[in-house]
Amino acid sequence: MARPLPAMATEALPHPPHRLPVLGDVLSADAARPAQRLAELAGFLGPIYETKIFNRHLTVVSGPAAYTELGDEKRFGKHVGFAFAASREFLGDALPTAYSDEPNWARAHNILMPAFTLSAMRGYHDIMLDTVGELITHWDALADGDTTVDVHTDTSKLTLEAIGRIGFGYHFDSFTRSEPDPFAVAVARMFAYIGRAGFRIPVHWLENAVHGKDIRQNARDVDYVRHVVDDIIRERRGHPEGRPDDLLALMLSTADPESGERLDDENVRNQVISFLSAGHETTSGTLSFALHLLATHPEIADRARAEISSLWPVDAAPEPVFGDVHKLRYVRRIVDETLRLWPIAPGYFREPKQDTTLGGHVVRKGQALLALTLRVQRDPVWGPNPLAFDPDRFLPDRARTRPVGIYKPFGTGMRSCIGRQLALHESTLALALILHRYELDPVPGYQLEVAEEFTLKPVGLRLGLRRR
Ligand code: HEM
Repeated sequence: MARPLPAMATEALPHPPHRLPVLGDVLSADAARPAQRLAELAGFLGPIYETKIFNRHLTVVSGPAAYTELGDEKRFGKHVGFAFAASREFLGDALPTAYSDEPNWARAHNILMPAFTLSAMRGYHDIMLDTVGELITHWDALADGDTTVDVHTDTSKLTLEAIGRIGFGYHFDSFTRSEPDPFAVAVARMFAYIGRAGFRIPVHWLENAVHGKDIRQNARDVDYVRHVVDDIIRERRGHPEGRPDDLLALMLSTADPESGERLDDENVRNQVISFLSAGHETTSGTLSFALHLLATHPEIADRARAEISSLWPVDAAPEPVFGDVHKLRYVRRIVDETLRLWPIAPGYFREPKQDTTLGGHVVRKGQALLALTLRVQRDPVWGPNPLAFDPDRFLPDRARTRPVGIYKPFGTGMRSCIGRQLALHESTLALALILHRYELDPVPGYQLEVAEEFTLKPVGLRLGLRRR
């Protein structure tokens, strides 16, 4: 269960105009693009402001100094609220939704950390190559004609395949099935439901009356997803010999080196489901935004191709080895810069461990604070033209001139993203192989529109592809 709502600050902070009794700031909110709206509001409400919807208060931190302060792990920690608290109903104390003091958080973190180090990526490299190969086979059939490809649908298939295989040896066969795997459909719908959790009505009967259909569909999805994953776990337990080397095998066979405790089957199931979400839409969003930015900045795409050709000649089929990915320095800067402009997780929640101050304002123990990455990573502190796509911002010499602590697309501290290396390896490899194979043609007149369902994603993004 989620813990009760935290105490509120006593000090008045700026808040959006037109606040209503009971409903709060609904007139200023945007349920379809909540983080983008909060970032716009920061433009005139300043670096720290407060917003509330019904009885849920949120302090929004969008100035670089206060955002950096939130990274102080002695005074602030992760806040499990809003969609994270709502997700506990389905995910319990899995890594993303656990309270930091729950025993299963440290247990799972200690067991899983070795599977997410930079060197552990060596073990997943071939799976990633296979899945990118499947995407390219699919795109080859659509290239060089009048057809365009549906970028985000296909990058989502790619990353779902990768995390399904790396996580628990499951093939969704996304690129070969005519209809999507019902498990993939249920997982996607379930996480879209969780993404809307921040806007649930806190009065039970009213929420049921308004969103009843959605709630019942979600209950069916949760049952189905759990059932599939439980079957996979049972099957593995029944046949421990010949186990593949994936995250599920690690969770079933390893004890926490610190406590000696193991994860129980319910927790393992919840971890598997949360990896499917955390490891899928995040990386696919990164790839989709990167492809949009590259298609609209052909000079940057060409510079990346020059780097890629030095490893894999244009006229031969590439055979990328693990070590190649670290040589793709410019492609990696493209990934970093994409995550700066479009941090797929547009913010993360923090809370004071004790009453303290933040940017000179009093904040109370447990109070919900949103570190608004989307706004901070576009602040003038990034230098001239902070909205321009300029991968060379991440050249070491230029990075050294900026304050530390203002670039956190993977969150902060001990609750930051465990899958960071996996996401970076997969994104760099996939982008390099795509740029090696195709010229990218934007659809004339396309204007980027960004939707939010927990994470950011481009709407209606299509590209024409020409084989090189
Ligand atoms: C570009 C891709 C990704 C981005 C931008 C991203 C971003 C984040 C952020 C901001 C957090 C912190 C959330 C918080 O503080 O509440 C987080 C946590 C987490 N991420 Fe990622 N993530 C990405 C990819 C992945 C992948 C590929 C996986 C797994 C395979 C993954 C698994 C997790 C998990 C399990 C947590 C919770 C860690 C904990 O609390 O101990 N993420 N991620």
